[in-house]
Amino acid sequence: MHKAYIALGSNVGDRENYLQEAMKLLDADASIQVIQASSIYETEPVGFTDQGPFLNMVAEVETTLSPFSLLAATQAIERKLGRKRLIRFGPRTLDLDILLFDHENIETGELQIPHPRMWERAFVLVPLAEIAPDVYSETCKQTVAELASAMQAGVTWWRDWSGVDQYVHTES
Ligand SMILES: Nc1ncnc2c1ncn2[C@@H]1O[C@H](COP(=O)(O)OP(=O)(O)OP(=O)(O)O)[C@@H](O)[C@H]1O
Ligand SMILES: Nc1nc2c(c(=O)[nH]1)N=C(CO)CN2
Repeated sequence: MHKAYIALGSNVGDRENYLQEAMKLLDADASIQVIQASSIYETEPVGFTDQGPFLNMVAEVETTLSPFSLLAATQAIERKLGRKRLIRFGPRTLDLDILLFDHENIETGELQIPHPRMWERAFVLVPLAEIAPDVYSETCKQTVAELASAMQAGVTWWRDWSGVDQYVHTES
């Protein structure tokens, strides 16, 4: 069994519903189990700034899939939920990024893990710090909690993830 962290983002349409539906579809995949999810945060757009605010969250999953098969699964969910993206870093109904996969380092055109931009993104690190504060960045030589505490600007707690009881598998 592998452990992965997936970042979810949406800034078009019913943003919360896209996150909820994506979480449902992730958990509905027989090879993926949602273990934990962060709260949802409202975040100022980074990169291409002339677009609406995002909702972002991070989920921890367990999976029997390989990293590339997990990417195929997350891309299928993006397609199913009607993702359309015309501008790089621009508006999207749903974006799913694989942040970490066990302790793997992958550097291909199709897939890079750890996600190459995650350590500089408050919209990733703040939610990730809620569920994985002790994860250590070999790139930054700091934990996620340390990185996130220095990087709160533009990220506002929005609400708990309301699917928490339905989709998160607990030990009991
Ligand atoms: N860790 C990863 N998770 C998801 N996609 C990845 C990852 N590494 C590489 N990719 C590749 O990135 C490609 C483009 O991703 P996408 O369109 O989501 O970029 P973006 O959301 O505009 O930018 P960003 O990757 O900075 O969030 C995907 O087709 C995928 O093959
Ligand atoms: N706040 C915020 N900004 C972004 C986001 C995102 O999810 N949240 N995703 C991007 C994709 O590259 C670019 N900019």
